[in-house]
Order: sequence, then structure tokens, then C-alpha cells
Amino acid sequence: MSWTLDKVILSPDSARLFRREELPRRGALFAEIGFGNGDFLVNLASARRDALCVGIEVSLTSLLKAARKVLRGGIDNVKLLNGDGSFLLREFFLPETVEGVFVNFPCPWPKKRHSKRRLINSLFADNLAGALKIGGFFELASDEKWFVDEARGCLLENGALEVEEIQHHLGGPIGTKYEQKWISLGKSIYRLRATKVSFFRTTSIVDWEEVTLDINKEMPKGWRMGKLGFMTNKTGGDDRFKWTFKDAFFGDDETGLLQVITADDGFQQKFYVRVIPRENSVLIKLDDASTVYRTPAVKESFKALAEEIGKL
Ligand SMILES: C[S@@+](CC[C@H](N)C(=O)[O-])C[C@H]1O[C@@H](n2cnc3c(N)ncnc32)[C@H](O)[C@@H]1O
Repeated sequence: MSWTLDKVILSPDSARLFRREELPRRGALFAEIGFGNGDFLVNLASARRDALCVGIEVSLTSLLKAARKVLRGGIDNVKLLNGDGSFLLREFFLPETVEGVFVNFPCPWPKKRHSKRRLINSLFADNLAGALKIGGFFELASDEKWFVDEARGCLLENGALEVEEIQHHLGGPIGTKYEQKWISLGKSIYRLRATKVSFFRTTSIVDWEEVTLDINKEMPKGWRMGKLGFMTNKTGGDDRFKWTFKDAFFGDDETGLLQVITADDGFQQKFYVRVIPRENSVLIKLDDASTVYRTPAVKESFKALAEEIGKL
């Protein structure tokens, strides 16, 4: 990533420092989840120069496009995070600090078999309520009435949120790309607003203090880096988290690289672990090109890899 984009996009590593050093010093905090082309976020940030506006997106293409827009506009109160909005609402923000959360035209995933992919569920409602300060609000806009109905039901399950009736009208103050698209096709727009009215907190699972994941494992007898290939498709974990080792690669520099996929409550991360032979040991470390949130699944995958290497 270029150094300029780096000023706007927070990687898991820079998010850690920002969260500790900058976040508590900022004024009002707003978040937009699934910001797409970034227009709404940029407009919000321009209208509220006193506030920090955090955009969360799963799409890297959208992330880069929006970051360029922010830089071109000379806007200094926007930060972007790559990842799932529900997870990052809970993990990135300090408890009960966010003034407002916006979700504009989320993917509805209408098919039943895709319903687990829908952003708004009971876990989202809890993560939202945990991030919002008392008096903070949530706004959802969608062209799908059934989706907003379902979202309303999920929000109502969290007793700290006061959920209003669904509003049905055409257009909002700042039309997003999808809003303009649906309106031009003659579709209706549904809006839902909720306010946090009482204390509610969630527990973060990311270890924000832990920096290193390095493990130094005693080198097994007859060790060859090629043995790392035996890890491929090994998997483990429990109800809350899972890890899988994928492809292994071997460099000319005697080191090995293993691809790892982890999931914590469905939050996926993909990264590479470098395995480096030392005199009598094997060093297992996060590859320099990878950054991850230090979740239980990530930590356990390192421990499991060390254990497996011991068996080789
Ligand atoms: C239909 S588009 C709407 C974009 C924009 N808000 C608009 O109104 O024009 C939905 C966006 O949500 C993003 N998205 C989907 N699931 C997400 C998640 N779990 N967390 C964050 N962003 C997500 C998609 O990548 C996509 O950019």
C-alpha cells in the first residue's frame, strides 16, 4: 500500500496503535458499514469536520477507491477499515463511544441458503449496542422491506436499543449510489432508526496488547522444510473458532511459507506464516506481508502449527 493510502486505510497493525493513541482523543465518532463508493462517508465527514468518520468495508476495491476519494478531497477526518462491519464495530471502537452508525443499502442476500451472510442479525445488534454511546443512533436504509423488517426484529432483541417504526419514503438527504439506482428504477426506500437508551457492553476478543505471535519451536530430528507440506488441509478449533492450514510454499532462502485461514464466530482472516530454520529450532512468525487481528483463532493456529511441527 502506498504511504498516502496508508494515511486513510488502517491495517490491523495500525488500527491497534490508532485505537490506543488517537481514538480516545477524537471528538464525535461515526461509522458507516459497507460504504461502497464512499460518497456518503465523504459527505458526512465534510459536514462534520469535528467528528471522525470510520468506514468499514469488505471489498478491497471499494476501500481503495474510497481512500483515493478521501485523499483527493483533502479530507482528514476519515479512516477506513477492511473487514466485516459487525466484527469491527465490536473490536475497533472503545465500548460505548460511537455517536452514530449508518448502514446504507446492505446486500440483502434474499436466498434462504445465503441468509447467514446478512449483515444484520442478533450478534450485529449486540455489537452495535456495545459500540454506541447512550443516546447514540443507528440508521439503516434499504429498498427491501422484508430485509428492514427482519433487521428491526433483530434490533428489538437487544433491550438497550429503542427501535422506531419503519419509515417509507423516496430518497434521503444524501443519495448513495445504490439509493439513486433504486429510485431511478421506481423502487421504494425504507428507513429504520434506533437509539441506544441504556447501558450495554460487549466483550472484545482481539488481543490489542499482544504484538508478537512468534513461537520458537525445538527443531524435530530429521527436520526438512519440505515436511511443512504435510500441514496442508489440517484443520482444528471448536465452536467459537477454527483454523485451517492451506498451501505450503518453499523459498530459495530455506524458509517455508504456510497459508492459514482462521474464523472467529464466522469472522475470517487469511494470512501467511513464515517458518524459519535456526540452529536448533524453528521460528514460526507472521509473514511480513500479512497483518491480522490477534484473535483466539489466530493465536491457536500458531500454537497448533508449533505442536504439529514437533510431531514431524
Ligand atoms: C449494495 S452495496 C451498497 C453500497 C453503498 N452503501 C451504497 O448505498 O451505494 C453493499 C456494500 O456492503 C459491503 N459489505 C457487504 N457485507 C459487508 C460486511 N459484512 N461488512 C462490511 N461491508 C460489507 C459490500 O462490499 C458493498 O460495498
